[in-house]
Parts: sequence; C-alpha cells; structure tokens
Amino acid sequence: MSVKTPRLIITSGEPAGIGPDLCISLINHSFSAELVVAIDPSLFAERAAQLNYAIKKPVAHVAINEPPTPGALKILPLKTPYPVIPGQPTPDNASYILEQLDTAISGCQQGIFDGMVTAPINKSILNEAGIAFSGHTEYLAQQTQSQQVVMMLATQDMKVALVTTHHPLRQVASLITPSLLEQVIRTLNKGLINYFGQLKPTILVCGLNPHAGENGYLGREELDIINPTLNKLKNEGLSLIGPLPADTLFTPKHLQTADVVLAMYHDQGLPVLKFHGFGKAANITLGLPIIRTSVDHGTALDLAASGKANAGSLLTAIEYAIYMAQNKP
Ligand SMILES: NC(=O)c1ccc[n+]([C@@H]2O[C@H](COP(=O)([O-])OP(=O)(O)OC[C@H]3O[C@@H](n4cnc5c(N)ncnc54)[C@H](O)[C@@H]3O)[C@@H](O)[C@H]2O)c1
Ligand SMILES: N[C@H](C(=O)O)[C@H](O)COP(=O)(O)O
Repeated sequence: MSVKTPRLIITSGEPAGIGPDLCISLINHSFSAELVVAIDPSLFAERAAQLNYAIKKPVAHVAINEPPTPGALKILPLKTPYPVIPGQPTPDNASYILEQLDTAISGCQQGIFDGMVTAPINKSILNEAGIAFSGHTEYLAQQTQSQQVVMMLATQDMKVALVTTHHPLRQVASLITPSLLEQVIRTLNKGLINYFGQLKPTILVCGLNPHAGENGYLGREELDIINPTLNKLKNEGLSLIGPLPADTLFTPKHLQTADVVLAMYHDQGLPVLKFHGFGKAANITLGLPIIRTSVDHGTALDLAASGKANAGSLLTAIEYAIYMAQNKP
C-alpha cells in the first residue's frame, strides 16, 4: 500500500568514504519524507566538524514507534568497531557496514521503514574481511530470498537496466541464458508497471556482441538466446525491441522509442548512463520485496571529508525512493 509520508532509512555506507559527508549534507534539505540515517553518532559529529558544517536543524535519534515526521532527519545509532580515518577504509569496520544493511533490510521487512537508500560501500574491503560480497544488489537479493532482481540506473530522461551485474567480463557470455534473460525482462517489466506507472513499458534490448553478432558471424548469442527469448515474450504481449547493436542503440532515434534500455552487462550500459547523468542518477533494485535505491557513484575515497563530494545522486536516490513508496501498488 502506498504511503503519503514515507520513512526511509539511509545507510551511510563505508565510514571512510563520502557516504557520511553526503548524509550530513541532508540536514539542510527538505523532503516529503522522514529520513533516518544509520550511522555512528560520533562519526556523524566528527565528520560534520571536519567539514565545518553548519548544522541548522537539530538531529534526534529515531523513535521507531512514532509516526514519521515529514522533513525530519534522524539518526539510528550504530557503532564502528575501529576508529575511522577519512580516505582509509579498513576491513576492521566491515561488520559495521553489514550491520547497516541488515538493520535496514529487516526494518523494511517489518514495515518500520518504507524503503532504504544506500550510500556507497567498497566491495573489496568486505571481501578483505572474509565476506564474499559482490554488491548491494546481490546481497539484498540473497538476504530477502528474492528469485530475480534487476539493477536499473535512472536519470531524468534515461533508464538503463542490466541482465548481468558484478561479474568478471570473462564469465558474462556464459551467464546469459534464455532463462536468466526471460526472468530479468519479466522483473523489469513488472517493476516499471508497479512503481513507475507504465501500463506497457517498452524495453529496448542490446545485443551482446559487436553489431549484435552480425548474423552469427561475430557471435551467436543473439541468434541462439536473445532473439528466441524476445520472440517468446513478445508473443505474450510484452513490448520489446531488439536486439540492436549497442553502439548505435544509445542514440536519440532509438532511445525515444523506449522506456528503458536493457544492457547485457555492467560496462555496456552504465558508462553511457553515467556519461549522460553522473551525479543526477539513482540506482534502483527491482524485484525485491522492499524498496531500495542508491547513489550512482562509489566511495570516492579521494574526496572523503574534503567538502567536495556532490550530494546530487543521493538526493535523486531519495526522491526516487519517496516516489516509489508513494506510488507502490
Ligand atoms: N553504490 C555503491 O555502493 C557503489 C557504486 C559504485 C562503486 N562503488 C565502489 O566504490 C569504490 C570506488 O569506486 P570507483 O573509484 O570506481 O568510483 P567512484 O564513484 O568512487 O569514483 C570515481 C570518480 O568519481 C568521483 N566521484 C564519485 N562520487 C562523487 C561525488 N559524489 N561527488 C564528486 N565526485 C565524485 C571520484 O572522486 C572519482 O574521481 C569501489 O570499491 C566500488 O566497488 C560502490
Ligand atoms: N554497479 C553500480 C554502479 O556502478 O553504480 C555499483 O557497483 C553499485 O552496485 P550495488 O548497488 O549493487 O552495490
């Protein structure tokens, strides 16, 4: 059921990155939602001081049994096990990062929060700590036992979704099976209908190979996997175009025919989206039982505590989460 004033939990992410900086900057913005930041309060205060941040509004700790207060910024206090040095992440704080995510997931599942918005984390630090972790998207899918999720990045006039997410390029072609492609397209189609008010979304599908395989002479995935899957789903009434060569698909002539582009792999689709709208885009996970949006950038360790981090993408991610919470079926 949709909610008028959503309560969103923001995970502040890698404590040595720009996540805390961006969360602190929220204090001077107004939203039609209550924002609860999962962060160590000492880190919040310390980073605010490092940034010379003028905190104009008081920050209260969250009282989750109360109805959301529109426009409020609250803190859900957690504790970093090790001291935080801006720009220098340590695996010793990996448990703090996972605690943020687990708290947000269970809070959303229990209905305490209407959605979660994630600030960036450094995947390699979690792996260094012995936690196999390829991304929030995969972790959220696993923790919520979701069958199929889809990563979609969205900016005002472009949406790009991915068939495969965080995998070595060497593995990508073998991961693209008819079954995966079918599930991804169904999840994407349903997500756009449920959360974005589109009655019959049109999905523009990239080929995998150069020139979409050049009739099989530059790869057979289009002929053997993509075409048959698209035909099956088109016969069911889904609006699908492609597979088209990815190099020319991202031109106005094609983009204007569709609501979303489906790219076969991470660096086929995301460089175009980020070139077009870096800092103004959000990363949305479709197919979860909860609402989750995120920033379009990473931990930017070079900018932590510098005051130079741009909060545009976090603001966009929050606006998308509010929109989705207010429009969900
Ligand atoms: N949502 C996420 O959790 C997320 C997303 C992408 C990357 N990452 C992780 O972040 C780490 C670093 O990745 P990277 O270096 O490829 O990408 P990055 O986005 O951290 O940095 C790329 C460049 O963009 C700049 N930049 C990034 N965000 C900015 C902002 N808000 N304002 C101004 N400039 C900004 C950085 O200074 C850097 O020059 C990796 O471990 C990666 O896995 C996490
Ligand atoms: N693929 C994302 C991007 O490049 O912006 C990023 O790695 C974050 O992914 P998760 O939300 O799964 O962590």
